[in-house]
Amino acid sequence: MKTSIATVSISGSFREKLAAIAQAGFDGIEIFEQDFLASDHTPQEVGRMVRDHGLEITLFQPFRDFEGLPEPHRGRAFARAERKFQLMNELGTDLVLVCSTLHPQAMGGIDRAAADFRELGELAATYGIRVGYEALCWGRYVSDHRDAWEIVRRADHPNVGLILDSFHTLARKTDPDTIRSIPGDRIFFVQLADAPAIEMDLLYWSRHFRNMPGEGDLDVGAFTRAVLATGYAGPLSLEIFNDQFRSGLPRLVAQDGIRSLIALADQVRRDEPALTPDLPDFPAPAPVEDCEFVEFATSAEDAPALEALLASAGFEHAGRHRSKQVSLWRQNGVNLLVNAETEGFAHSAWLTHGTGVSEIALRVPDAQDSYDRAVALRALPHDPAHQPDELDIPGIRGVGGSVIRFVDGKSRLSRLWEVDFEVSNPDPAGAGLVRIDHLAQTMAYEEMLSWSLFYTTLFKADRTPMVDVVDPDGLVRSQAIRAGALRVTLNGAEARHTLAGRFIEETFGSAVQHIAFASDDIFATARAMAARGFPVLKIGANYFDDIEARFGLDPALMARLRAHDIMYDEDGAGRFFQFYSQPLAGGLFFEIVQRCDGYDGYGAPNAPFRIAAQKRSMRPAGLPRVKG
Ligand SMILES: O=C(O)c1ccc(O)c(O)c1
Ligand SMILES: [Mg+2]
Repeated sequence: MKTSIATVSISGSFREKLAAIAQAGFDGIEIFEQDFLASDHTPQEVGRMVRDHGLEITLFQPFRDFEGLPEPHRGRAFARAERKFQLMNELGTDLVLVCSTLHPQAMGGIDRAAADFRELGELAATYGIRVGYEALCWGRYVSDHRDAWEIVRRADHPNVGLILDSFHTLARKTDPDTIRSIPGDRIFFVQLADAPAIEMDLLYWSRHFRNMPGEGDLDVGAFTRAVLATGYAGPLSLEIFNDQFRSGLPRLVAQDGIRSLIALADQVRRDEPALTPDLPDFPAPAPVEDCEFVEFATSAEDAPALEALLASAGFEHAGRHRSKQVSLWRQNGVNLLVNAETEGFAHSAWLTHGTGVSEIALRVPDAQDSYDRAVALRALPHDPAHQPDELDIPGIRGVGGSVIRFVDGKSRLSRLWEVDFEVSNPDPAGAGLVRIDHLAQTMAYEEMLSWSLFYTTLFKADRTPMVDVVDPDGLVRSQAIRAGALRVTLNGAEARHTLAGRFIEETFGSAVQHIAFASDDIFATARAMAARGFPVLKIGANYFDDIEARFGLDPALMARLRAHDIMYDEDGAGRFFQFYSQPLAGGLFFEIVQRCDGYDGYGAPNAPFRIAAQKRSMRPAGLPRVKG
């Protein structure tokens, strides 16, 4: 599989773009003419820079407003094309993209356009150039790949072929299977882009909101299967016009690009086994079976505050790591580790971010398989030294440099608690917390697509539509991802003063901001935790008056909700209960939830009131609120 990416997809100077694209491992680049014009290198220098990075120029684009013109415009278009063919010879590339015309003087007619392309093919041949025709989905006469193909077919010239772009086909809801009948050798180039499902003007949508395959809502998989079914064996090239990517970190965007292409090709071969994109074999995505443990990095000074919170939530000290300063806190099936080592990864994590979640261990069907898939998708391995008699638990880097470990029930890793730990109190009674319901990871808004792509490509996972959460000081966007038993919410802060934004500043980066534990009887759990001194977050009276009216809840239930500061929600399926702790000094907090009858959300309607309550609880009493 030859991979390519358009220079428009990435921010930075031409040199920075090239470095990022080469480092991510692409084979080639599409040079967007604007990027060339903006650089002050000669065409020969640009060609040499590209080749010095081990890349090839797969395409030069776009050439606009060519076909269907009356004279004198027609003659000028040919003269303009000839200049570009000469430039392409100097750059060292042989394929140009001509996009369907928007010229005010252009005339329609398939045969007129075909005749223009046949003549252009003749001219191109004298320069050793091939011309590819792409239907822009907002084109004046040609906006559908089927019409572009008919023009190419009638032009009937070996130097004229078709260029397909998933955005233009899928944005107009054209059935991608119509591509299957096009001969693969007449398709000169294929561009891929996804986009979120938002109703808007096609041109505006295309130029600002495209994203990597798998990051949006278009069926880029079905499109790619149809393309490969034709026998097309040329580059799969990302052409992503996206405002955020234009200002993002070049390396991150390039890396997400390669991850999305690898995941896409993998999905294609699994969905249609007759198709064999040239891609090394690696394991299929698997669901997560359970969260085996969550580890907090802390220090000897900070550990008591964290352990006091754990104890108040019903966790009991249950054992110790055999060689490290790591204690196990447990109730029912939930394992939390408190790491107070003074060197190594956890210590660095604590130094950088303060007390917080540094590792998450996920139980999967096969730990080695999950690790191999993650690495094939360019996740960073995490492989610190370990004692010879300790387990070597495969790990990768996740959000904010934290670590995700993989364990399973079939290998030696299933004996984690015997081999690496001395468990003295194996089954503490606890306060009724029975599993981790979800982990909430907070990050800058610009990172959300990256991490969503990370989870949805590594695991067998679904995501729910993004929701807006109103913080008194700005908006926070929230995206839930579910991979089997693992639920993660990604919260993207758009503004610094939001609770999420402040958390990122205080912890110096993205991290788990809260852990939600599940109870099967939240009122009993709330009582048990209150008896242990759990610092519950107080919710305002106005909130309870509102839900009483909104849901028509009976007075007895309302009294219990009010007594324990438990918030309430319903969806089409069931009912949901949730309460919170006050935040620790660094901003980390706990949530306790109970899902009834298949409620599938996270209580998003309650989030603004919970956030307001948290902000009140963090403000010293009696002082006016000062921003900044
Ligand atoms: O937005 C555009 O004009 C434009 C240009 C070239 C392309 O390949 C494309 O898909 C869109
Ligand atoms: Mg395109």
